[in-house]
Amino acid sequence: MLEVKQVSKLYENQRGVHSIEFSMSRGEVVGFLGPNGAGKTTTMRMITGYLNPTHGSITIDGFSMAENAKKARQKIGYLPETPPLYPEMSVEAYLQFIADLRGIPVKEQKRRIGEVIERLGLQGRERQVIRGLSKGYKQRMGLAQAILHNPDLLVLDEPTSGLDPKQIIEIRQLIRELGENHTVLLSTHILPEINALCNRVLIINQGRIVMDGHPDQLANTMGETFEVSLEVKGPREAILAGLRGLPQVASVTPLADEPAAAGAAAAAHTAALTQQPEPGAPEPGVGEQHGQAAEPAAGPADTFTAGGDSSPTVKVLVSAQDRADIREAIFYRMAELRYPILAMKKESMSLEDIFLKLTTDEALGDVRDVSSEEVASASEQNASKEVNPDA
Ligand SMILES: Nc1ncnc2c1ncn2[C@@H]1O[C@H](COP(=O)(O)OP(=O)(O)OP(=O)(O)O)[C@@H](O)[C@H]1O
Repeated sequence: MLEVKQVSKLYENQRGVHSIEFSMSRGEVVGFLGPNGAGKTTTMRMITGYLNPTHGSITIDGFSMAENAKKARQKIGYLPETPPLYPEMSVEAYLQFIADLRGIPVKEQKRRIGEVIERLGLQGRERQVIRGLSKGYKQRMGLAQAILHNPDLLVLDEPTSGLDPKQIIEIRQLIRELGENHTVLLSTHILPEINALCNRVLIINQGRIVMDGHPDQLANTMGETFEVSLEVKGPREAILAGLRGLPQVASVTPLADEPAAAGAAAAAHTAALTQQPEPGAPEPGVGEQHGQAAEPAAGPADTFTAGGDSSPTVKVLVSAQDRADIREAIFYRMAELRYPILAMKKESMSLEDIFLKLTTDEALGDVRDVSSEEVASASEQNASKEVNPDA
């Protein structure tokens, strides 16, 4: 659907974006994420034909933006950060104007405008002047002009910026619905927006794409270890020893202190665990009826009854070697020892963590400096940089 190949934009003395390359398939909803000044708007303006790249090529559904701009632009709906509205026009008159501008055949215009008004919840406001609309409704108008000609690809630049929480929810819902039959590229600063709407995320920093993938995959790829947080009912030291004894466990770190009373029982139980069972003594858990509380084999371990209400709970963070998934092994070991697991959660890097890791200056160094040759080349190219796509 969209091919961005080796695209750079040099402004007079600095890079807007540098050799970015990515493609989007039909039906994808891609979040475009980056800190201020990273190059999101520059990229979106080039994709939509409002700005010429200094180098590289952009193709929309097989049509080159450089060579066949009219056809390429027909495939795109663009919502810039500030929607291009005429405040003195009514909702209907403005959409009529956009329909003419987009070359929608006259006999189809009424039907299409009606469909879009309904889709964006603008019914009853057809004759209202745009100036009098709330910010959320103005944003709906921005989306309406972007989808009126039924484009395949929607490019939305920070579509929820400046909206109140209720309006954000409404606009997100609209984008979610539009994503069902459009390909969408959406820039945002708001990380939860990516999780809420997107099946892929592109992270841009200092003009370069630094990450591309599914939000969950990113968390797995970026995480240096596989970690599980656990809450287990039972004696602290015994649980720690049980976990540490598992193959592939690199470390076990207690997360919170247990009540002091647990200490004695834990110490006693640890001692029991490290003792060999008496010859002929039953294996822990063997021969017990399902559902019964465990009866530890003998000796000091009697001081603890697993699953009893008086048992302490232990919270730990378990890290695995080689990012191995150790959840099943933990489950079976705790079951074997008859310490109930009250909670187990795989800890992964949040999108916030990934974003910070990828966009701090230390992560990348400054790549905005431009050589004098590049500046000369940029000045030449920039002579024709701003494009009026409607001309
Ligand atoms: N017309 C311009 N002339 C010179 N430099 C520009 C121009 N437009 C953008 N830049 C520079 O290009 C870089 C990328 O800007 P861009 O607006 O694309 O970033 P952004 O990711 O959209 O930022 P924000 O999230 O703040 O909107 C910035 O360093 C910016 O200062």
